[in-house]
Amino acid sequence: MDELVNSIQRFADKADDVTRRQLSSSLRDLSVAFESPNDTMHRIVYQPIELAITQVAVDLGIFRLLSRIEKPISAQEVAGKTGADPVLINRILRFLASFRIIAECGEGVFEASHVTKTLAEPGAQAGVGHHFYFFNPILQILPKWLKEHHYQNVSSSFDCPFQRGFNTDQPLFLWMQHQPELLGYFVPFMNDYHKGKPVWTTVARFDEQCQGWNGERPLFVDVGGGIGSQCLEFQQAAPKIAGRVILQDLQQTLDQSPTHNGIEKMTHDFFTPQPIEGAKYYYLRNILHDYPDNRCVQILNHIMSAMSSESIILINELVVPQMGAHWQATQMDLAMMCALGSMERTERQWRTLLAQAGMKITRISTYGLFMGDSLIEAVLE
Ligand SMILES: C[S@@+](CC[C@H](N)C(=O)[O-])C[C@H]1O[C@@H](n2cnc3c(N)ncnc32)[C@H](O)[C@@H]1O
Repeated sequence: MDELVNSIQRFADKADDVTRRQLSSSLRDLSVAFESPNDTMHRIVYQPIELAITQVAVDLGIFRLLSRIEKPISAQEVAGKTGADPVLINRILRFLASFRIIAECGEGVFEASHVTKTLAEPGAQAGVGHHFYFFNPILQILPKWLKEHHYQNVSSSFDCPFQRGFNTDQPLFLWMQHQPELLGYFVPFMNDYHKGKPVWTTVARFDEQCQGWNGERPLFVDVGGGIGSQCLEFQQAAPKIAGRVILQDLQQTLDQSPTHNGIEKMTHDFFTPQPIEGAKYYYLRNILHDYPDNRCVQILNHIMSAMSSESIILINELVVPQMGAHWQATQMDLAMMCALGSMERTERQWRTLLAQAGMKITRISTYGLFMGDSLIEAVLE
C-alpha cells in the first residue's frame, strides 16, 4: 500500500493545479466510498468540533507559534508559551494533528504543516472567526427556520435565517456596518478569500475595449469594492490605460481601506443612483451573489442609468455548472442563502437575471475551472 500512496504522491508532485484538484476530488470520492457507517457518522456529526477547536487554536496563537519556529515543539512548551493548561494543550494539539491541521512528529511533539501555515495568516484567521462567530448562530436555527417556512426556497434579504440568528430585521450588510468585531473578521476574510485563485484580468479585454479612451473620463468603477484589492488588480493589468479608478463602498468598509495611489474612494450605496456617469467599466465582484434577483435588478438598474453606449458592466462571479457542481460552490450557494437569501447562479440563471434587468450578456469567460469563477460582460440592450 505504501508504494501505491507514494506513487500518487509522486504523480501529484508533478501535476499542474487543475490535475491536482481533479486528483484531490477523486481521492475524496474514494475516501467516502470506503467509509463504514461509523466513519460516516463521525465525518458528519462531529464536524462542528473542527471549527470550534480551530478557533481556540487561533485564540491561543498556536498556528502562528508553530509556523514561526523552525523545529518541532512539545505540548509542554506550547502550554508554557500560551499560558494554558498543559493537559488541555496536549489534547488540542493531538486533535489538530489527527485532522492534519498540524503535524505530529513524536510523542507529544508537533510542528507546522502547510495547513498550519495557511491558518497562521491573518486573512485565514479572520475567515475562521467569521464562520465561527457569524455562521454558527445562523446554522443553529436553519433546520427550524426552514421547517417553519414550509421548506420554501429562501429568496429575501430581509427574511432569512440570518435575521433570526441575530435577532434583527435589517439586511446583513447594513446590520454588519454596526458590528465592528464581525466586520473586522469579514473584511479581511473577503480580501483574502480569492488569494491564490485564478485571476479574472487574464480573460479581460482591456486593450481592445479601451482603444482611444479619453483619460479624463472615469475608467473603472468598483461598485461595492471592499477595501480596493480589485482596483489594484485592474491598475496592474491595465497600467497604460488612462482614466479615473474609483472605489465605491459603504463608509465603514471604506474606513478599513488603505489609501492607494490613483484610486479615488467614494462612499456610495449601490441601492441609490450611481453618481459616476459614463464610465468605461462598472465592476462588481461578489455583489450580485449577495442578493436575490429582484434586488440585483435594482442594483443593475441604478448602474444602467449612469451607463453610456460605451460602458460595460463586468460581473465577476461563479457560474455554477448545471450538473456536477463543485462542493465548494454548493457550500457557498447555501451560505449565501442562509445569510443573505441569495444564491450562486448557473449560466441560465445569469442570463435570466440580466435579461430581466434589461441588459445583454456579450461574453462569459470562465477562468476558474473547478469552481466556475467567471467574468460576465454585459452592455445595455
Ligand atoms: C461580498 S463583499 C465583496 C467586496 C468586493 N467586491 C470584493 O470582491 O472583494 C460585499 C461588499 O459590498 C459592500 N456593500 C454591501 N451593501 C452595500 C451597499 N448597499 N452599497 C455599497 N456597498 C455595499 C460591503 O461593504 C462589502 O464590501
